[in-house]
Amino acid sequence: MKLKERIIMAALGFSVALVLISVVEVANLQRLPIDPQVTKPSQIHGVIKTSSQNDAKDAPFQQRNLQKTSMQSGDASVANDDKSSPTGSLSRLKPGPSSVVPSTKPNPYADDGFSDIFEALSKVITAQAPWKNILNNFKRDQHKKPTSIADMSFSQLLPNSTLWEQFQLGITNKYVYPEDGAVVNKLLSTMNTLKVISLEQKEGGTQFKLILDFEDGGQALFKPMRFPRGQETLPNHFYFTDFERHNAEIAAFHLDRLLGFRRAVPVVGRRFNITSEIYELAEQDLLKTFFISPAGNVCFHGKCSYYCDTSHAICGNPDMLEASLAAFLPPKAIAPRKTWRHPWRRSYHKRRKANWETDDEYCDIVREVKPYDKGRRLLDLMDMSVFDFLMGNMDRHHYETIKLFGNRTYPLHLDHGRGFGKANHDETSILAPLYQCCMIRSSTLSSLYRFHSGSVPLSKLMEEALDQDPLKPILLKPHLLALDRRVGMILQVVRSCLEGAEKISDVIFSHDDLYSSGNEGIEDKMWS
Ligand SMILES: Nc1ncnc2c1ncn2[C@@H]1O[C@H](COP(=O)(O)OP(=O)(O)OP(=O)(O)O)[C@@H](O)[C@H]1O
Ligand SMILES: [Mn+2]
Repeated sequence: MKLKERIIMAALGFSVALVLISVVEVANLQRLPIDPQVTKPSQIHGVIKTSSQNDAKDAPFQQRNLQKTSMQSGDASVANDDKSSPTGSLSRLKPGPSSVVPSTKPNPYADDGFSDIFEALSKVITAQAPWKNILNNFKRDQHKKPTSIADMSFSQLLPNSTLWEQFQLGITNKYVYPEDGAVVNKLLSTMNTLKVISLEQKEGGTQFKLILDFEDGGQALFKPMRFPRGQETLPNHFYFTDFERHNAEIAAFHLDRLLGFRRAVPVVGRRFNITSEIYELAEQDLLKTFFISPAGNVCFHGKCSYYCDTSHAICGNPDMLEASLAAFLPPKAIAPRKTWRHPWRRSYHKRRKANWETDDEYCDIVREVKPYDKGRRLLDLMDMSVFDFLMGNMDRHHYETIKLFGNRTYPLHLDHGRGFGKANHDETSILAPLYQCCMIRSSTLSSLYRFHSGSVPLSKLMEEALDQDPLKPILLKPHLLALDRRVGMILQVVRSCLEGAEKISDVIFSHDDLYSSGNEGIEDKMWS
């Protein structure tokens, strides 16, 4: 080939290559998410940039696109994108273009009436009623009026007792607060409005928390907002590295109440002025961590073992910050607590699995150990598994009980900051206690059946309950709808248990004392 021809061929080849590159670029551009609902902003503090879970392979293209949005302008707080608006902190919570909660997964059990569950429930309740009466008479002491902390300690409830004393001394061996809710409702509004007079960072734990002292002597556990509501758990984050969400703490309290458990402490949302309500009261260690971000927002990071540094700061808008406030349990001097290792604890290691994940017969081991051998505790763990599955909480490593009430009392439902992280993912392994033991209280099953087949679905009941919170909306629609879908999934698990069981009464218990493994349980130091 002559030199001239060679040059022409080379030029032609180069043009073809150019055309090909352009075609690929255009194709890639078309793959960019145009639906704002599936567009994911970068990780809140810019450490890890993520794409929508479904579009992981498109990550570099999405990032390039997202870098041009206002969310990427170097703000320390992604949430502070509408400072000019007087309702900024509210409007930024609405699902907008920055929302990362994608469209909702359909409910596969929407048309299933679960009439078999209804029949099984009716049979059990009818058949077990006489037993229930006999047991009640036999164990009269246990079934009389619940025993409260006031009954057990030397602290008396008086007509002039404060609201906090009424709440704390009114905690019983059956529930944290009574059904009528008068004290709890007052407590919620008090925590939202009372002046905070001092604060300190809570020692221990992985993430930043404050203990607040109110002017009336009450105390609350403060967890700050870290995300806008639409921000989901990062796909590459484990349950143990996930940030905590203040709205999950609020939502969990209401969910526990709607399930009829009343084992969670009252939690309410509140908007704080960081400058006048936190900075002004901060002691030296905390004070040192305050700064103004490049966007002009007031930030701080405190000290803790995860995410307490400048790049993971908690920032205001410009100094307004949302937080969840949990009413304090009685001081340990009055009501010491016992910490239990959860038998279905996860491994908290990125490669290791827990025993229950590889052993389908794991429940048999648990049943041999006190206090899971008989009575309420194993049934309580079934309730907890239902509760955690509904909100997607995988972070149940330990639980606590109030020592005054002995070992045959309920586990407190504490620490739900890692719930409500993924609206369209149902983490069925959270139901392992339920599908491995195949037992559930009739009262819990009745609630679930009512949520599914009654006139008002759980999503609606939750929405109404959460509308009472000053930081509403607490949960976005996909998280509410996920509750209905998950209720159906739990009912399906119970159905499978019933199909595999000899007797309905091996699965559904109308009375805690009807459960006994048949063995005298052994003490196991590992689990207590
Ligand atoms: N309402 C409360 N009143 C008193 N103490 C509480 C309350 N809620 C939680 N605590 C105590 O504070 C500890 C830490 O709280 P929590 O578990 O919510 O925070 P955390 O940062 O998630 O901790 P961890 O990382 O250890 O799980 C709990 O183990 C509990 O003993
Ligand atoms: Mn925790």
